[in-house]
Amino acid sequence: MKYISTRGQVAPIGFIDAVLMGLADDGGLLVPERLPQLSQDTLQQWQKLSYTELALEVFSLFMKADIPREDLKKLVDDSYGTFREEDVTPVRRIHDGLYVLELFHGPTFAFKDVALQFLGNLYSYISRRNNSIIHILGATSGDTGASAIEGVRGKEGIRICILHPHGKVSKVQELQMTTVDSANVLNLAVEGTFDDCQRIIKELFADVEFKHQYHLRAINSINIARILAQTVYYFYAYFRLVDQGVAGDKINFSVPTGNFGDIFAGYLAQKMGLPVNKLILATNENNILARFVNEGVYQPGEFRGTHSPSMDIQVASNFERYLFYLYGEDAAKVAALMAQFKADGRIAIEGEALARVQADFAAYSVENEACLDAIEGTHKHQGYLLDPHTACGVTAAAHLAAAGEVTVALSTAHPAKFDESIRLRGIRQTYPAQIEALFNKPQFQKVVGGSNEEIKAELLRFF
Ligand SMILES: N[C@@H](CCOP(=O)(O)O)C(=O)O
Repeated sequence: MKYISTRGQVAPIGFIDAVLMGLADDGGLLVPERLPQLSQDTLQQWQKLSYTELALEVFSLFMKADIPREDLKKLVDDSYGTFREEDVTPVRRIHDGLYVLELFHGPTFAFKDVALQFLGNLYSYISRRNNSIIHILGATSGDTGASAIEGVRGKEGIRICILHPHGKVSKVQELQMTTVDSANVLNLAVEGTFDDCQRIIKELFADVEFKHQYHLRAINSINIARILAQTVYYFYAYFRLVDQGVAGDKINFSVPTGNFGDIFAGYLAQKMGLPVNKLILATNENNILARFVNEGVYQPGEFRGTHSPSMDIQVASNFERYLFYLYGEDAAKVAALMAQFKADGRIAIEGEALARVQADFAAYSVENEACLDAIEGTHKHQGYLLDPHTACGVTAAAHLAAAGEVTVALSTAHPAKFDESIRLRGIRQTYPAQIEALFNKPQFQKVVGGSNEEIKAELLRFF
């Protein structure tokens, strides 16, 4: 399998090179040259696999040319061996028609661990195999940072620098990142929003000379490995509902969405042959993506701090990957649209293209109070505590799933990570011991203004 850029100016490359390239050198994003098409027989064979067996099969489709199967198996086993549940991502019934896919049983209690445990181990593997230096640069609105750091802390040959928006992540998210006392970890708290952090790292990655000279690598979902790893749990959830005899012909997925990576993984799974009915895109009040799906206009609005800070994002990285498929893999069209976005700050589509978007996704944006209502209501009536991001997905599903449809809402984080919001509705929860322990540890972070030059200088000191 080769990987190509959404902007068409990178010669096809193998999987390991794609992982190392991160952001494509032409400024686009890497995608598989062609998507595997799964037969009914394959889906039937996969039905009985454990999570790790399934991950190995899915990963093999995309990586087998670059990683021998026994090495890939070890990477997969090591990565998911750190999860607290044998099922890795169990599915729980909330009520008839609504299930949650719990993606938070990894080391940092967020769905990011599913891909980042793997990517951390993969970077280690590449570093050993190629004897290469890995300098990771990432941006986070809260969950990716902790998960990426956990994936590589203390690993030889690897250093990681994470930018987060100062004061705009939850307390637990901040502690998870900044209490890591490891010489290979640097936390920079940027005076700005997540969008500022993401813009800075993308501009640094786009400086190809700087990127190559300092071996900069990506852990955000601009890295195609992240997306591929996240396709697995869509298949796994579907198979579990088939086991329970509730899947019918097709199921819906409702996905809390910020950077568009998680829902894009579901979109790829569907394109590969997973029987998906609706892909429900749930945003919080930072609703650029919901406005795009419903009105055809992609234009950042005013930043809102919400109860679901990981989704406090205006410019969504993976949107470009979707445009690539929306326009029939026409890289010139994508490059023109992204140039237009850079120049005008907006993309507007209509007619047939908008109809295709609306066939691919249903979208709903959830107000702050509605998010808390969902947490309170689900806790009271079903005895299940949702985190605020998952609550957005559950709320969107309540609005967009039709009677009789079965929906899996992706549960992206453990509620303990967002206790300050949950307490607003008088709900008291007990923290898992790993989270409780964070409150007694010293923090290591540097607050920075956020100019590219300042960040560059920090990186040069650190790397
Ligand atoms: N919601 C994310 C933002 C970064 O997204 P990514 O999927 O591209 O890593 C976070 O929690 O950091």
